[in-house]
Amino acid sequence: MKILLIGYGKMGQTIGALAQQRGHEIAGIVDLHASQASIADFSPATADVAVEFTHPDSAFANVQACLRQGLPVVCGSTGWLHHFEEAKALTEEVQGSLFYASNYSVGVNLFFHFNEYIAAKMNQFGGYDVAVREIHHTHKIDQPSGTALTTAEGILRHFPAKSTWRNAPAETPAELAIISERAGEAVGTHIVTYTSDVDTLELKHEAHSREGFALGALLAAEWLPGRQGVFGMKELLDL
Ligand SMILES: NC(=O)C1=CN([C@@H]2O[C@H](COP(=O)(O)OP(=O)(O)OC[C@H]3O[C@@H](n4cnc5c(N)ncnc54)[C@H](OP(=O)(O)O)[C@@H]3O)[C@@H](O)[C@H]2O)C=CC1
Ligand SMILES: O=C(O)C1=N[C@H](C(=O)O)C[C@H](O)C1
Repeated sequence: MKILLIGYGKMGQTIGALAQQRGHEIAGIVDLHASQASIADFSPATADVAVEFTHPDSAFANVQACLRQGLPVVCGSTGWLHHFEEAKALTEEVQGSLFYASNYSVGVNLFFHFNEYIAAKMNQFGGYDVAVREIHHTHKIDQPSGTALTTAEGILRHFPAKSTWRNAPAETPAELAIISERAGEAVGTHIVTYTSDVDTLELKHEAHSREGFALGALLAAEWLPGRQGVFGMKELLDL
């Protein structure tokens, strides 16, 4: 496949290297500094799919540009989901293809699955409070992480004692605390902790490198062309 890389930072470079190992061709690179190319230079004649990992402030415009160029787009940028309904509407309007995941790692998507199961069970048995913690490198721009938000949404869906989240220690029992820590080059750790008077139960995912994110994004890029609509890892992994 011919893959257009949008964003050639930590993720774009990891995805580019893995794509070539998997036999794909890099159709081009669009990046603020690493390239002069623009998304408008590409079309389905020159790229089969675009993979976008840039910045919270630029992701939506890049997704829009890909959809308008007729390019299926796999987006991994976080921190832009306030525009997601608009992105869905545009996908529908142009009969395009959009894949989004706050985290492409297969392990994290299993974590999301178990997180929802545990939340439902904890709600059934009662007696526990719950909090989310995420740890990332100090270059990370958005807070809380996209993965922590997906995790929190999964808990809120199944654990009605929590009705909202707060990116700080909870101020009321109804708030789900998301504690964000920034430390060195930490790739990405997410922990859900349930505490009762008698015990503690934790669900934890710790990424050891960016390879897992890159592999998941490429699995999505290989899967998306030929499918119309908005998709995520639940569809890809059948979770
Ligand atoms: N969904 C997932 O599985 C994962 C998501 N992410 C998310 O992906 C995003 C990128 O992460 P990461 O690669 O670590 O970040 P980096 O900062 O290392 O790379 C981002 C790159 O995008 C470039 N860029 C910024 N704005 C634009 C634009 N408008 N058009 C083209 N390129 C642009 C930056 O250029 P410059 O440096 O010159 O500004 C930089 O080269 C973040 O939102 C992060 O949260 C990260 C890992 C996994
Ligand atoms: O910025 C990162 O690095 C990461 N961002 C994603 C997020 O916000 O959840 C995924 C991963 O944790 C790494």
